[in-house]
Amino acid sequence: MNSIISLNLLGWQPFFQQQLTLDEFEQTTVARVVAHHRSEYVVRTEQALSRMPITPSLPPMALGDWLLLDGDNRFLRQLDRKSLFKRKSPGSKLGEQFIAANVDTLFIVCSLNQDFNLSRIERYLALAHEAEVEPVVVLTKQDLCDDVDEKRQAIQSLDPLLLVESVNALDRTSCEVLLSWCRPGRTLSLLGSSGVGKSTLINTLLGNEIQDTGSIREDDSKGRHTTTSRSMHFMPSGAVLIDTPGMRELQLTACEQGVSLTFADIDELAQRCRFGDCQHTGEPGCAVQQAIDRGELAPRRLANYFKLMREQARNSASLAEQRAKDKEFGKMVKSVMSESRHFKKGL
Ligand SMILES: Nc1nc2c(ncn2[C@@H]2O[C@H](COP(=O)(O)OP(=O)(O)OP(=O)(O)O)[C@@H](O)[C@H]2O)c(=O)[nH]1
Ligand SMILES: [Zn+2]
Repeated sequence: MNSIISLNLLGWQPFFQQQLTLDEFEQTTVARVVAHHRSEYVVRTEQALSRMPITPSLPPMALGDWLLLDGDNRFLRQLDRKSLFKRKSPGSKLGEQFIAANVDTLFIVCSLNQDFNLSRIERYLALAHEAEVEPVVVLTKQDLCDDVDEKRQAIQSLDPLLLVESVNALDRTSCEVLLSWCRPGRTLSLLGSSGVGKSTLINTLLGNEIQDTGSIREDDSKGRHTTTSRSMHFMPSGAVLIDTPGMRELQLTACEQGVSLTFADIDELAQRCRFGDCQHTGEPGCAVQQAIDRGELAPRRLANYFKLMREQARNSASLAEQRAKDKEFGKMVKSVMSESRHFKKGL
């Protein structure tokens, strides 16, 4: 069963519209990837949902990507992305995996009780900055916390421009402070550790009008409906919400820029260190250490900066190694194939 939905409610924005030529505007159909399975994408146009088997001719796409289809619903091209979350492939493989594209706002969910942890929020901020997504820190369980203002203040001290809201995720009225990020045309996602209230918040934001844009329902031979995925939802306020296990478990991968942007204050101080290659670990004339001595920079923050930088460097090194290995392997296959061709010719 397919219902009609406007492109705006699918998350379409001028950023994508302006990538279309006049011909494309008249002759092609715009579609969004609303589910990504092992062997197929599910794409949604204004009119219908359809399956798109993954073939080598398709570029690697992510949930949330926009593409153009021809009159027969065949893939023509993918539009440039506004943002992209990726991660290291799980298991032994060290490649990258795309998680979600074209997210506008990331709700970094953190509860105001046991889970409250500034370093974890910094880690999530680095991910948001790397993906080029606007972060909003959403503090849940305010009803269980006596010092909401102090905790908010502590987060605000990370960055005076950071957007911070506190809610009781179980209470719809209290969650209304989040609605300004949930307007039509916007795409949201959530990140946060287990138990902080992500599912609760999603249920409250979706209200009773839960609709899955990612599910593809079909009548089987007996007239029953089957549903294959639930990763993208329409919110009653008009926004699109992406919620996948991959997003929830996102980790740092090669995100030097994201970490730098998150710790812009430290990067700025580092410009004033006496030595250009200062490691901020006790060198003379270190502006970073001086800021710590003056009480202007928390030692915890510097320690977390070092930790996240090391972690992302380790991950990006292994990605680079993997790419080099892939290249080597490609060369080896080529040379084996050409040897075998020579061999056949010689016979
Ligand atoms: N009092 C109160 N309880 C909350 C709030 N938000 C969530 N909870 C409760 O906290 C528990 C965990 O919430 P979930 O929504 O399941 O947490 P989650 O982040 O989705 O957890 P995972 O699914 O493990 O990632 C549930 O019992 C919720 O009812 C809140 O703002 N106030
Ligand atoms: Zn220094």
